[in-house]
Amino acid sequence: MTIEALGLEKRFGSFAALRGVDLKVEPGELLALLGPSGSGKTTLLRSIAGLETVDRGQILYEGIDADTISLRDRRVGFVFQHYALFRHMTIADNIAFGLKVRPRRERPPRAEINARVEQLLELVQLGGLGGRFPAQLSGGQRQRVALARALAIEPRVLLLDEPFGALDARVRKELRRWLRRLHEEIHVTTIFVTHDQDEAFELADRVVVMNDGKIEQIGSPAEIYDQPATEFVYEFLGGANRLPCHVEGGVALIAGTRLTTDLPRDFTGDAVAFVRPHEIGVARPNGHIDDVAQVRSILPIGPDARLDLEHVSGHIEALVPRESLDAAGIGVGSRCAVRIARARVFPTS
Ligand SMILES: Nc1ncnc2c1ncn2[C@@H]1O[C@H](COP(=O)(O)OP(=O)(O)OP(=O)(O)O)[C@@H](O)[C@H]1O
Repeated sequence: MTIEALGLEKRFGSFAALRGVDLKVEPGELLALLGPSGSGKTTLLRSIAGLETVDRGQILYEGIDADTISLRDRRVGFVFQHYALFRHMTIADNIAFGLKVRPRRERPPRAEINARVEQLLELVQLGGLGGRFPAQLSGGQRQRVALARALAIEPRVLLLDEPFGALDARVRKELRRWLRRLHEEIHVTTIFVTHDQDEAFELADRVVVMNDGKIEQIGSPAEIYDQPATEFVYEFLGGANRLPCHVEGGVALIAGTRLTTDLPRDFTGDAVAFVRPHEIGVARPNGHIDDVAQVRSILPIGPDARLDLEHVSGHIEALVPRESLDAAGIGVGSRCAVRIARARVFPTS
């Protein structure tokens, strides 16, 4: 199902939680909403589910105004961080719940419900455990039950709010891969909230990066990583050097390297350059002073080495092949020339 959000705005008192959000989710897509705490991810998800009313804007399900569709007819499957299973019910009854509470004329016959529950237990790899109670399962298993329960109603859209947030790192990782495989099997349009970029990048077809109630960038994981659209996205992804620089006619001088930027050719002014450690090389100094840095420390990481460099423009972290250090005779305390291969430059506002 296609879902569209058009110009969504939502305030809680004087606080603006959504400040003009436009988004189109394609049928069968797995979309991650990624952003720091408080950026509006949950509010957006809840608004799409119809659990929150927006102050302005519109949500369309398959082109139809969602306000005109009852909550039940929206057929939204929702999974929260805390599994919220019914503790006094067996796993099978938990999964069947959404079907059993349907009005009599819409309720499938008992045998059909049982068959569907068995099918779902197999799907979430918990075959044979239907008779257990939630307390007899691990956290990861309970979250899979929550997902099976959400899938029981044959949702048109699945909304997941940090579904693995309460689990330890190893289980999270396993469930992430499992969810990706499950999605490939059932292909239901899915929106997934997370503040963990590894989770978003590994799972999603497209990632929506949110900040302060707005969307900063929408793209495939590779697009977001390779071409962060804003300073915020770069900072949020982490790991990049942030170097002040000066741009003259669209060309930046970054730690002694001249690089053509994406800025307009007539742009001149101060800017900030984001450079990832592996986009930096080092060489023997060759008489220039602009590019010279001192090596503070060297940390071997497999065939590479992480260098801490002290340059006049600031502290720089580089990741270079160890053999290039040996070849240039560079060690701790020595001086070297910094070479910037690639950078993304934003004007200082
Ligand atoms: N019912 C509410 N009443 C008042 N403020 C709220 C309410 N719900 C959310 N907010 C505020 O709106 C902002 C956005 O919240 P939201 O839960 O959407 O963020 P989030 O990106 O999902 O964050 P987190 O990762 O911490 O869940 C937050 O500052 C939050 O305090």
